[in-house]
Amino acid sequence: MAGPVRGAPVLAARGLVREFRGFRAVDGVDLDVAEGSVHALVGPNGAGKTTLFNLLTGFLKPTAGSVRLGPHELAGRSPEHVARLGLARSFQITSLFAELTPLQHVELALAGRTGLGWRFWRSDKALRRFSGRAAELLEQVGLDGHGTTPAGALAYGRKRALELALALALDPKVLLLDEPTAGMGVEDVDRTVRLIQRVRETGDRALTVVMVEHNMSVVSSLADRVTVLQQGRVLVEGPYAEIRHDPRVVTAYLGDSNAAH
Ligand SMILES: Nc1ncnc2c1ncn2[C@@H]1O[C@H](COP(=O)(O)OP(=O)(O)OP(=O)(O)O)[C@@H](O)[C@H]1O
Repeated sequence: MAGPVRGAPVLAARGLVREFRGFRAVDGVDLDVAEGSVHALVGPNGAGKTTLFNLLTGFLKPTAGSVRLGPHELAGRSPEHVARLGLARSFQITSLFAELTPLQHVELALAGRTGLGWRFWRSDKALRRFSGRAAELLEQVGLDGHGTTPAGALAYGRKRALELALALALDPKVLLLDEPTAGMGVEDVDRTVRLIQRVRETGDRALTVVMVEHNMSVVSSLADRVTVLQQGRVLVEGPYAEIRHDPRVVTAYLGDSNAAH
């Protein structure tokens, strides 16, 4: 295998298959994500990145194969169950409430983790118990100073930062980012790269990150390892510096406009 692997795999897929009416969007994928690493999933349009991502997070059930997070089998479990076991995703759905502030959002996310249900925490007083940790998380994503602005009034990049804080509130072992810089201008892209770097390094242990990302400069800045998919299969896997010049990768991307980003 090319390049150093930083730690034991924390997330491992074996023989993952997902068919849509007989068409194999993911076709026998093995994936090892080392603990504490940033692992990027890349590939031309239609390669199966989103489908694989959805299989890892429980949003899709595999036709065959397994996904393990430490000792836990994830395949077939609901997204909520997968999140509780320590795998959280962010950036996929804008699920913010326009009238609620970032502080309230994060307090609710922290309260939701207690398993006591949302109703229990409906009063402001009950939620205040989480305000210290919520403020810390907002600081971690660079939203200190915006804690009491209604989320609807936040700029796009800040909304994404808030979504990241909501995922971090779950205290995940592995954070999955679905195209974290999609739709962003250069400045927001740079800010998001710095944010992900910072978020990774701030906890008491290095967070493991898996991301689908089209922007190759983002991949080169962040990823320790890269898995290149093509037609539902792993084409190449290794550090960015190695895979970028691999002739199979260059051929796979020829004609794909995303490669130019
Ligand atoms: N729900 C579905 N029903 C039928 N076919 C699907 C479905 N979801 C994905 N596919 C097909 O599976 C293949 C892989 O799609 P997927 O979205 O996973 O690729 P991708 O690598 O994420 O592409 P992109 O970079 O364009 O987002 C494509 O051919 C797509 O048309």
